Amino acid sequence: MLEGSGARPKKGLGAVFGLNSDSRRIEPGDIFFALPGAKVHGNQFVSDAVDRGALAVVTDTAPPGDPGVPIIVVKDVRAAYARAASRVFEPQPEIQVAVTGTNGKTSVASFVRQIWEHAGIAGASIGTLGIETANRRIEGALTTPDSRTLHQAMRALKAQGIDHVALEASSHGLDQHRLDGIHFEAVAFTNLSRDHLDYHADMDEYRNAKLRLFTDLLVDGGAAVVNVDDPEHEQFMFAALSASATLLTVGREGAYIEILSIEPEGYGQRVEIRHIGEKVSFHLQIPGEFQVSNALVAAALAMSSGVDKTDAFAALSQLVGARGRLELVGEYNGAAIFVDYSHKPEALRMALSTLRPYAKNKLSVVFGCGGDRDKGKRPQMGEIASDLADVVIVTDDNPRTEEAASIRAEVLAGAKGAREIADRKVAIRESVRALQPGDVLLVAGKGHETYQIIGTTKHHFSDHEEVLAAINT
Ligand SMILES: CC(=O)N[C@H]1[C@@H](OP(=O)(O)OP(=O)(O)OC[C@H]2O[C@@H](n3ccc(=O)[nH]c3=O)[C@H](O)[C@@H]2O)O[C@H](CO)[C@@H](O)[C@@H]1O[C@H](C)C(=O)N[C@@H](C)C(=O)N[C@H](CCC(=O)O)C(=O)O
Ligand SMILES: Nc1ncnc2c1ncn2[C@@H]1O[C@H](COP(=O)(O)OP(=O)(O)OP(=O)(O)O)[C@@H](O)[C@H]1O
Ligand SMILES: N[C@H](CCC[C@H](N)C(=O)O)C(=O)O
Ligand SMILES: [Mg+2]
Repeated sequence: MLEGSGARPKKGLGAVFGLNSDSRRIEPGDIFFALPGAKVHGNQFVSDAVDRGALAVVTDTAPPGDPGVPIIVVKDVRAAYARAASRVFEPQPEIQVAVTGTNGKTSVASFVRQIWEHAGIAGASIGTLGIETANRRIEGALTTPDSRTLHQAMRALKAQGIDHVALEASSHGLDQHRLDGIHFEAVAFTNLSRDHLDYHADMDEYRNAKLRLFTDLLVDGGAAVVNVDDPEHEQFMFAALSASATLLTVGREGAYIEILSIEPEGYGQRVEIRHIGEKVSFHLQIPGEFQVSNALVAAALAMSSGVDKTDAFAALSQLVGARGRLELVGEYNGAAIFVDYSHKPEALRMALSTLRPYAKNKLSVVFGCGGDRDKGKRPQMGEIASDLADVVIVTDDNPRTEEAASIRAEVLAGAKGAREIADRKVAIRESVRALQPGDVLLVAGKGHETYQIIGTTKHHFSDHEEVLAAINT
């Protein structure tokens, strides 16, 4: 019996109903998958799972003792869990595409969904912003949801008539096999730079996790889109070729989509490209050359999923930026204020260099670094901010269980001449009030987030709301 397709059996009746990797969520009739976690091994919770009605346990090492239910030992229990979830929650949307890379995943996934919508296809994007459809967004906890949550959500999308889904594949998600069991129609790579080195041992491991999307998860004969302007593109290209994928290169050096020119037009830009020999020109109403790259990667993914090229390119001039991705939130005293999700060194560099030409006067930045995350990026981001902005204010961004003052000190160690304002609300208000005509202010790091995590408590906090409050009160 499949989960949700009828009444659950009472404990001990023997019919398998569903699955879960969290013993606390086991319901009678489920199979418990005991996963090797970052903190503990799920084997520790076998008796809890059985008490709650688990009919069997799947694990990678037999737990001690006899739990009184069958134990199935497999080599890779995370992969088994993901594959089982993809079957239990059938039917699934017919076409799935995915994007990986350090920066740009959320933007690309959102753009693919928007291109589908313009082409008359009902689609969804799943990632950092949660699950987005044409008229709804449901927030989620992870960029790449755990396999059960993901497949359950995709079955619900299918039930709403959605057969096209664009997913963000994070390095954690790929490393933890959350997407195994999916055979993507098309996959894409945006770029690779420092991130998550608190989780991955080094850049090689981080890259290898991302490469899994190309080597292990693409359907036979699927398409692999590669941004060849990124210095790290080669390994992704080789991975695509070794998987016998149709390789679609995009960028100034792209063969499938070649960027010929990008000219600023207000906060947007005029873009000229060549798509397999044919020139196309369009206006992108979003700032940042990097967004041209994201938009074209998205167009290649959309075309690989069946969108006609004329529809795909026509959609580009209608694209709107994903929330909190270099978003113009307001103006004060003749100065422009942007909110951006740059919480990694290269993203901050990109955001500041993109905004520099718009600053006729000074460029200011307010940012901090997250607690319980990669410490190595803190002085690097400090240095980038000092190098590229005229005014730097270092503040808090989700200190979590770390001492907020020590995080700021580590950022300040790289940020020559920066000012420290611990309270992010005050930092934003003072930065806005100090703006002069022709200035540009970047509030970086939180993007769409609506919280400040202090300790383990989430307090409501939104950069958008604070910027607007500073402008209007
Ligand atoms: C480090 C990490 O990625 N951890 C993820 C991982 O948890 P884990 O399996 O290591 O958990 P664990 O606490 O060691 O527990 C092991 C197992 O015992 C089970 N358990 C535990 C307690 C209990 O009473 N009973 C029980 O059965 C747990 O359910 C788990 O299966 O698997 C869980 C289920 O999929 C995730 O929720 C969890 O994400 C944590 C919360 C997290 O913060 N992850 C972040 C770092 C993350 O994944 N981020 C990426 C990238 C973000 C981006 O760049 O945009 C993302 O995709 O979001
Ligand atoms: N193609 C790109 N190249 C460089 N920087 C980018 C690119 N796309 C986005 N960025 C920067 O990275 C930030 C995050 O963008 P986005 O949310 O689209 O990426 P992401 O890969 O989903 O990130 P995350 O893993 O944090 O969710 C943006 O706010 C912007 O500063
Ligand atoms: N998914 C990322 C988001 C970080 C956003 C930033 N605001 C921070 O808290 O460091 C993470 O959890 O590492
Ligand atoms: Mg994202």
